[in-house]
Amino acid sequence: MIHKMPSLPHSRPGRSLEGEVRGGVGAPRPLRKRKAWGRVFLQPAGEGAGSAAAAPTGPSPNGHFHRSRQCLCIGGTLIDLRKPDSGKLIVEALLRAQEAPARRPGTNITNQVNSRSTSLTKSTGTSVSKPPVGGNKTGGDTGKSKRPPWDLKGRLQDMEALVKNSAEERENLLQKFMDYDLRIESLELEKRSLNQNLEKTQSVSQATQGEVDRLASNLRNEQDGRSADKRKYESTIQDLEFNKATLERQIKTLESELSARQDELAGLKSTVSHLTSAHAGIEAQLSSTKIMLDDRSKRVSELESQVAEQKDTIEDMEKKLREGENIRRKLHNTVLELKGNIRVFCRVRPLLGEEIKGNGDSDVIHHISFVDEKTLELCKGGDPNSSTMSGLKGRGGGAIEFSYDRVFNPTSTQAEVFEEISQLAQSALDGYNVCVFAYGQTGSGKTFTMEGMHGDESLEGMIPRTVKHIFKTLKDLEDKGWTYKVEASFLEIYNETIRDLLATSKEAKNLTYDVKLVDSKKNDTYVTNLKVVEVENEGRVHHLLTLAQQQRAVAATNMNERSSRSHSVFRLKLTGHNSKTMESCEGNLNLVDLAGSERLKESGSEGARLTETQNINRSLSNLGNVIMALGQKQSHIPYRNSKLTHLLQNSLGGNSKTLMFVNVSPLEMCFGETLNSLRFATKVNQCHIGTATKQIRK
Ligand SMILES: Nc1ncnc2c1ncn2[C@@H]1O[C@H](COP(=O)(O)OP(=O)(O)OP(=O)(O)O)[C@@H](O)[C@H]1O
Repeated sequence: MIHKMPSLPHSRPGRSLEGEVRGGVGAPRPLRKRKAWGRVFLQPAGEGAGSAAAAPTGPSPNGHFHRSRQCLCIGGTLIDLRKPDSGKLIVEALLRAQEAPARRPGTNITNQVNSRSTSLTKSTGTSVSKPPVGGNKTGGDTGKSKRPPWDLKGRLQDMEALVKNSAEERENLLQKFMDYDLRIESLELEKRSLNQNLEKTQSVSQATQGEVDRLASNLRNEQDGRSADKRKYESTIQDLEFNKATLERQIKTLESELSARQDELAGLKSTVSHLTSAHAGIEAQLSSTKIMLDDRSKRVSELESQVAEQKDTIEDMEKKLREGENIRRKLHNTVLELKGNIRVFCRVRPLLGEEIKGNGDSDVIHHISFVDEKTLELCKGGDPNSSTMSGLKGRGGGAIEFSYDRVFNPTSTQAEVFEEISQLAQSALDGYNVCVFAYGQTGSGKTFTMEGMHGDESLEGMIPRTVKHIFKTLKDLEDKGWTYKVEASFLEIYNETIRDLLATSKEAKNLTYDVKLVDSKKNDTYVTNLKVVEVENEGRVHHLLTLAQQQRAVAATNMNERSSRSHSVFRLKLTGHNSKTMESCEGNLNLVDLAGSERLKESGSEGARLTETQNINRSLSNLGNVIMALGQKQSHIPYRNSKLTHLLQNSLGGNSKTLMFVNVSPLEMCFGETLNSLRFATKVNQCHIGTATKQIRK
């Protein structure tokens, strides 16, 4: 904020006496007013009052008039105007004063006085050529010739006229000085007021200056702040510009995106229009579908009622099916009963490799003839008419005829054999105890029949096929409400000692296995410490069979390079429950591969092998004894005479279904053993060991 300084009043032109006086003296000094004897002297400030009192006679360079207007001071000479020679004195004083400016630069006043004095001097006739201002017309020399020196009177008159003019002029001057005086006074007053104003103004100025300084410092601070702000704003502006550039780029991107979106929108709009038309079509379709749906709903309700009816029918059918199943089981059992609870299948294996070569490169078996599905003939030397076998029934007396439930020739496949025994697997699922065992001399094909060849499905034996059949049947039985628990165990009896084929040697260490009766009133047996594994699928069973096969004791004999010298018993315990009928059943399926049945003489065994053979023969003959005792309905059945019969106690009796395979070697050299085996099988086949009963669990 800028304070305007109070301006000093301008002096009016022609009235600036101070300026005029100062201009005369050179140095700017304030004038001051002094009063002496009632007169006013104008003299420079700083000169003493005493000198001022003596001013009328002093060497003052300025002209002064006494207030009484009786004296005139010109160039420091005081002239008494009342004197008669005052005129002359004035002229002289004026002439002197005229020279004064040369010595001392005169003021305007002096100049004026001088000019007046000059004019007075000139008018007095010394060198004045012009008449005095306001001069007496009568006494003036205007147009008059110069008076001669002798014309004193005339000259006096002129002088008097001059004096008179001078007096008038003096009056005028006095008047002027008075005016100047007044003006000086007023100027003094004005000066004082101006000084006061100046002081005030100076104080105001100082205050203002302080304020200005403060404002200046504020301004500087403000400017600093502003410059900091400016820098900040500049960086902000730079940031904003950068942002602006970024945004512009984004805007461009968005614009391109927008145009793409617009294109897309246009596409979508056309799609929408297509869809709208499609929607209209669909709506039309929908309405027709609704109509159709109503029809269908009616149809559905009709069908639902039909379904309900059919449900009842199905329930009836299921009931009938269950009844039918029961009837089937009964009939199946009846059929098996009619077939005999102990049945015998005879199987003759084919000649193999070297055997064919030894047979004159022929696979024809000369000493065995297959009469029909149930009969075969055995004749020594291949001549059925020879009668070396006295006492035996045969064609022409030389051939011996053996009839069994089924005879399989060397071309019979494993599948054909299994087809005949699959019903027994079904019986085990129905809750019967089933025992299938293979009897025959070493190398006659017992193991092949029971286990078959691993890795070739077509050569799989009865055990894997039975397992497969059982698990397949279990699935079918699930629909009829049956669920089964299948538990497997596998053991061998070697030299009348039981060995667990599913337990590792580490697991079986220090364990003893013995056959025990579950219940003294029943024939159910179990083996102490035997590992019983629950199996969920046939894969698991196959794994167990492989394990058992690895563990099975195999020893070489003269008769078979891979002869098995132990009985193996694979047992599946099948426990079933029907959630619909709440029936339960429990069956055992025993698949037994017996040790070779060769006679001691034939086997050529000695030492340990001899003991093995003796044990085998003892247990096999005991098996025959048990079967005979059962067939003869003896009160005592010698089950306990061997581990094998003791173990199979519940599967070799009236409560069970038994199938014996008699495996026959095709080699003629084995004729005697073949005959023995066939005779043993015939004995077994002639036994009627009673009616099998279903084991129903409560
Ligand atoms: N039906 C058959 N078809 C093809 N080969 C067979 C048949 N039966 C047995 N064999 C073969 O004959 C040989 C002897 O059979 P296998 O080992 O089954 O006799 P085994 O009676 O079990 O003897 P062991 O009492 O010593 O165990 C085997 O090589 C076997 O593969």
